[in-house]
Amino acid sequence: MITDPQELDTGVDEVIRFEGVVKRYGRRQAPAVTDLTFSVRRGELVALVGPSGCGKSTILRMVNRLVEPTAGRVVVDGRDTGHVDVVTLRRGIGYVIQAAGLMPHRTVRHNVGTVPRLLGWDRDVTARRVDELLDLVGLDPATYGDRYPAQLSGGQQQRVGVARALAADPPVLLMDEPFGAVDPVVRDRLQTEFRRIQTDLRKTVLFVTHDLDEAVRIADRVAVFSSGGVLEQLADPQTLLSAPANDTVVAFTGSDRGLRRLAVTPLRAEDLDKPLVVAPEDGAAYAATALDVDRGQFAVVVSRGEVVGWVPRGALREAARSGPRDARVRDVLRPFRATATTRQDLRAAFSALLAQDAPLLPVLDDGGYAGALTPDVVLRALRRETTGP
Ligand SMILES: Nc1ncnc2c1ncn2[C@@H]1O[C@H](COP(=O)(O)OP(=O)(O)OP(=O)(O)O)[C@@H](O)[C@H]1O
Repeated sequence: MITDPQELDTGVDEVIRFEGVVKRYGRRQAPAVTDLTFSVRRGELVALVGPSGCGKSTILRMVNRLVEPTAGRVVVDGRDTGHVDVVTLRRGIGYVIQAAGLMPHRTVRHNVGTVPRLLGWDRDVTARRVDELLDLVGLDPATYGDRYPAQLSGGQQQRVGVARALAADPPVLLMDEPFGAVDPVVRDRLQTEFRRIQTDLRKTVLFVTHDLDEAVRIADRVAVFSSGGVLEQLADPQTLLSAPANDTVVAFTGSDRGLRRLAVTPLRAEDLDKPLVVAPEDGAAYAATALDVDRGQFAVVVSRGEVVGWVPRGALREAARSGPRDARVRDVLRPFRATATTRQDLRAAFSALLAQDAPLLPVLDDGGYAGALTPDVVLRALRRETTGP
């Protein structure tokens, strides 16, 4: 076994590199992976997607040598993995699988501390690290630390699986459908939590999923494969959804990829509508005239810097015509039930708009009113992302 592998000249930014990798499980079988070349940069999360059986897990497992390539090589941190001692290699690579793979007769704490113990860490250091990780994945160590896997929900088991993979602080994480076995609500929560963790830790991650929405939500880049492990496109989520490379990717991303793009398009202050702003104490007649001049259909009502609601032009006109002489904006004011912020993606903001009974939604930027979200804004933002800045 070669323990002093030759260093390969890779860019510092490439942590995992596949070079002309082929995998055949049997001589007669068609290749599971065909001449694959691509790399994952430091701190990057690349999601592998594609139809069932297209070779995603095989590709992942060649990184930690659970599967050996038939030809080509996989380079991790500048070293040809074929020349690295398997135990040493796996120490630097966390591995999370769908069923969480926990030891059933060991407590949560024991499961999470497995790798640090194998590495000979001090008991106290390991104990502290384990509790810190349980906190990180949102499990209270006092409540869950001494439970057995069977005493946890599926989502909680998967969190323990993630904590265990992170325990020895490996620079590389391999995740094979890590959130696959839970219901959509828990899955959504796990994705959000994992994204938060990844923003802080910046691990180099290869992430297998059959769920394209999950991929575009959490990945920096998405690799789409077709049968035989053929790489069809490797691109950031925006590009993948707005400029699919070929018909295979078009078919895989689906006719509703325009809708999927909502989730990966940020809401920006410059895209927002700026309807007329009035105050609650303004006269209804004045506001109606101002809206006529502005050619707007509605005005946003702001009081002392805070958005308090909106008024449609028709209601102002009506109040000015048939209401009391001193009718004010506040007499026809309609409150908003929700607000959005510029940190949200278009999908979250648009769904808040759809959930309330108003044609616009106020958007806040660092706490202050930044403008209004309307269906037009959504279209504008999507077009901007397609045509570039
Ligand atoms: N140990 C094995 N022996 C023989 N063939 C295998 C083995 N493991 C996988 N295969 C075959 O290799 C191909 C790729 O399998 P792989 O599990 O990598 O695909 P996948 O994209 O991860 O699939 P899924 O999304 O269904 O999990 C499949 O045709 C599969 O049947």
